Amino acid sequence: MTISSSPIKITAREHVQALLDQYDNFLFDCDGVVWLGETLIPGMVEAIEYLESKGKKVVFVTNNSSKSRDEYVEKFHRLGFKSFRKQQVYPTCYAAVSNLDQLGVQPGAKVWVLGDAGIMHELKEGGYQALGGTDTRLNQAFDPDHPLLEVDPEVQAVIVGSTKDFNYMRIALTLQYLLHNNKSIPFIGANIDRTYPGPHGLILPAGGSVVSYMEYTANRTFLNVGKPSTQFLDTIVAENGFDRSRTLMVGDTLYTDIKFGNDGKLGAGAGSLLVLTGGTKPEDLAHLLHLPEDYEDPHSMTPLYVMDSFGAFVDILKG
Ligand SMILES: C[C@H](OP(=O)(O)O)C(=O)O
Ligand SMILES: [Mg+2]
Repeated sequence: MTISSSPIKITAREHVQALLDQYDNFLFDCDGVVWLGETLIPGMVEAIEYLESKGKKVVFVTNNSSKSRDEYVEKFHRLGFKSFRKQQVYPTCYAAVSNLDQLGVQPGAKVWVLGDAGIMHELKEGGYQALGGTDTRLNQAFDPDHPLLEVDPEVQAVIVGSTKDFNYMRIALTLQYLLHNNKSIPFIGANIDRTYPGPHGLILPAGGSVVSYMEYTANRTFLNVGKPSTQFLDTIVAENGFDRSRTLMVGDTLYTDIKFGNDGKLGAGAGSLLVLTGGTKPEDLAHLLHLPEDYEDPHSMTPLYVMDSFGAFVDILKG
C-alpha cells in the first residue's frame, strides 16, 4: 500500500480489525498519544493490553528526553501499565547516549549537558561523567567571574535537550563548549520538536526550541538523534527483530512521528497513523494535504491512517 493523499479514517470495527491483520508491531509516541503530562489519555491502557493479549509487540518512542528509561518505567506503572518493562521505551536521552560511542566518545568521558535529569541519568548509566544539566550551582544569575564559567578541557561532547531550567548561566556555559577547540566537540540534539501538548490544553516549549537556540547561537549544526531520524528507527527495528512491513508508527506530530514511520519505510509501503489527541488538529492535516507537491516532500508527513484517539481502539472493536 502506498501513502494516499487523504488518510484513511479509523472509525469502524472493520478498520480496527484491518490494523490487527496488517501489523504485528506497534510503535507509540508518548506525549499527545499515551498521555498529556500526568494525565492518561482515556482507553490507552486497555488498548495496549488488548494488543499485547493478541501477541502484538508494543514499544514506545518518545522525543521527550526529560526522563530516563527507569523514570519512564515508574511513570508507565503509575499510570496503570502494570506489565511495562524498561526495554519497551526509547526516549531520546537514551538515543543520545547510545550515539556517543559511534562518535568516538567512550564511556568514562566527560559530557556537557543542557537538559533535564533524563540525560544526566542515562549518561551515568552508560558510564559517562555528566556535567552541567541539573547541577543546582547553575541556577544562579549570570556572573562572568564565576569559576563555573571556566571550560573543562576534558569535555568530549555536548548533549542538548528540553530543560525547565533554561537560564543565562547554562546557555552561556553551553556556548563555551560548543565553540571550544574550534567547534570540534560533537553537538547532539535530543529532538527537533518546537512544542509539546501539555495538560489543560497548554502548548509548551519542547526540546527542539532549546536545541535550535544553541544551534543559532553557536552557528553550528547539531546531530538529531530523535524522530524522524532513520538511524534511530533502524536501531529500534534491529534490537527488537521487527519486520518493517508489519510495523506501524502511531503519533500525534506530522514532522516527527509520521515522517519517522514513512521515511523509515514501515508498513508495506507506509505505516503511520496520526491521532488527534495531541499537537495536530484536523485543520493542520487539511493544510498539509493542500500543499504543493514539491513543498518539502509533503507525502513524507502524510499519515496513512488517522484516528481521533487510539484510546478508542477497544471500544470501536467491541462496537
Ligand atoms: C513532543 C515530544 O515528545 P513525544 O511526543 O515524542 O513523546 C517532546 O516532549 O519533545
Ligand atoms: Mg507526541
